Amino acid sequence: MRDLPILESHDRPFLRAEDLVITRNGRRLLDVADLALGGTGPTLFLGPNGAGKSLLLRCLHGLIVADRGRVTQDGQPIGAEQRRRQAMVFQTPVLLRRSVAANLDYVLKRRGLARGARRARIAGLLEEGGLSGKDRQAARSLSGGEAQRLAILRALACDPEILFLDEPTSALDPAATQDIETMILRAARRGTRIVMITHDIGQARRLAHDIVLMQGGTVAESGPAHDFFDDPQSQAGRRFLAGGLVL
Ligand SMILES: Nc1ncnc2c1ncn2[C@@H]1O[C@H](COP(=O)(O)OP(=O)(O)OP(=O)(O)O)[C@@H](O)[C@H]1O
Repeated sequence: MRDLPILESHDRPFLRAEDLVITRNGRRLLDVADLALGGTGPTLFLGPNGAGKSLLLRCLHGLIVADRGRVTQDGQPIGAEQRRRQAMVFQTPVLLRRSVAANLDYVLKRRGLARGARRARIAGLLEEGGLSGKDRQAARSLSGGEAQRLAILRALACDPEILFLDEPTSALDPAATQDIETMILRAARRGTRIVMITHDIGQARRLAHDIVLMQGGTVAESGPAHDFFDDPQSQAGRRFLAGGLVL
């Protein structure tokens, strides 16, 4: 994302996790001392299976409350007001058993938009997601790539300040992945903060402004993506980029 402003050290974090701990059955699943996300471009979470990426993302979105510690958005604890300003897209799109347009209409109606405004917004969203002409199709009959595009459109329909994405392209082919990446970059350029998990290092190179590398429930390394890819500071980072096993 070379056309986005570079993260400056004085950028105020929009999200912060402090002293975050989750323990289950005597096992510490998450242990994050202090992680501040403040970049203007996408932040990509990397790390092996079970590293705690999804748990941390869910804590940042307020879906899970940690046993200890706190998460703040713009300095405020994550509550209903903060969650209204966030949206999340999962690996498997969760769509209503309704038409494509009705899936979008549902969230716009909940936001209180009048019928005419909803119709115009839906047309704009469908065009943005390359789904014009599919408005009456049953959402659950869409292809995997189309369904994920609709899930992202539905998340963007609420104009979230932060969009969380948990491996949104892991089940998609390269062409469908490229479509999703284009949508993500467009949203980022419009100012939506993107916080996303991927296992695809190539994707992280294409999208990331900042990287968070997780290992064993902790943050092994975080910072600007170009620093991470050029000269990783942690042993986990060096091994990860060299294609070695990071457990
Ligand atoms: N509710 C739960 N109860 C017990 N253990 C859990 C629970 N949720 C997650 N875990 C464990 O926490 C660890 C971290 O899980 P998490 O899903 O965050 O990993 P991840 O980095 O997202 O992995 P992946 O890349 O495979 O999605 C795993 O060992 C998982 O089994």
